[in-house]
Amino acid sequence: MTFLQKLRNKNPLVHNITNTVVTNFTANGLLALGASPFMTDGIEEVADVASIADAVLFNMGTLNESIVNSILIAGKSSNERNLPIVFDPVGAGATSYRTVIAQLITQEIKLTVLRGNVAEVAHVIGESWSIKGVDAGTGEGNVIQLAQKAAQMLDCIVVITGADDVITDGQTTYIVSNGHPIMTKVTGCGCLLGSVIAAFLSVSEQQIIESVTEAVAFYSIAAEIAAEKTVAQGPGSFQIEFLNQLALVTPDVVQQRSNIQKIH
Ligand SMILES: Nc1ncnc2c1ncn2[C@@H]1O[C@H](COP(=O)(O)OP(=O)(O)O)[C@@H](O)[C@H]1O
Ligand SMILES: Cc1ncsc1CCOP(=O)(O)O
Repeated sequence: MTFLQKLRNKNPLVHNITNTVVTNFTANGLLALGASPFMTDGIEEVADVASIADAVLFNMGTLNESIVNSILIAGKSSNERNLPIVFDPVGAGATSYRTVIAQLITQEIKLTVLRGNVAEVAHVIGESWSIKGVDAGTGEGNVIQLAQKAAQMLDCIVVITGADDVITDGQTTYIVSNGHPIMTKVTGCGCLLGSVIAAFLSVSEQQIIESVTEAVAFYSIAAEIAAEKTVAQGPGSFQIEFLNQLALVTPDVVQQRSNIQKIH
């Protein structure tokens, strides 16, 4: 059975502390996929949510002191319960506050996966890369080496997204070359991926990098098909069709369309 089948059988509860831009899109994306979203950041309850969640997503897209405290409290509680945790350091490097907080979170919480664009991941580990708000700018470095270095430093899986997605534990590395450029025209396509990865991790059964790679391939293939079905329309139609495809794409379609390269 694929991780996608296991996920849809389980209907995992994914706790999301995410940003105000993408909360609705993320909840709808998780529902379409076959997971159960729980979007809450209240400092009064986030520690308790860990006792009912199957996986966790922390995203610092709209950052303030209250969100930081909620992430730290939920992270501690989730670590105590050995829940899989995905962290998305949105905009790390755009301001010094974001960089400092992203680094604090990676120090205080044991992550399963760090997911970001190349600039965000670079700034989390103290490297430089041009960044424009929440988007990566053009850079010169080797993205695969950067991902491997980050995975070794943080002792977690690192996913760097872009035209090609790099997934690595610091030793084994996969490159997923599915997806479509129109994904950059819909806000939240990176953020939702973090939550989708969290849902897949809830059924990973120790095959962590394999489940993350399948999550990334599945997600990019759903986007590819949505782009084909809405060709010559625009980002609005694509966004709706992408949600449809997150529900409709089957394990067979993932197997047929996956463009995955494994490197050591
Ligand atoms: N040029 C591209 N071609 C295909 N897929 C892309 C392209 N750029 C981004 N994506 C996809 O869009 C999603 C979000 O990635 P990205 O834009 O890097 O994240 P963020 O929104 O955090 O900056 C990922 O699934 C990634 O694979
Ligand atoms: C536009 C924006 N501003 C703060 S968070 C956010 C959402 C970013 O989402 P994504 O990086 O997934 O497109």
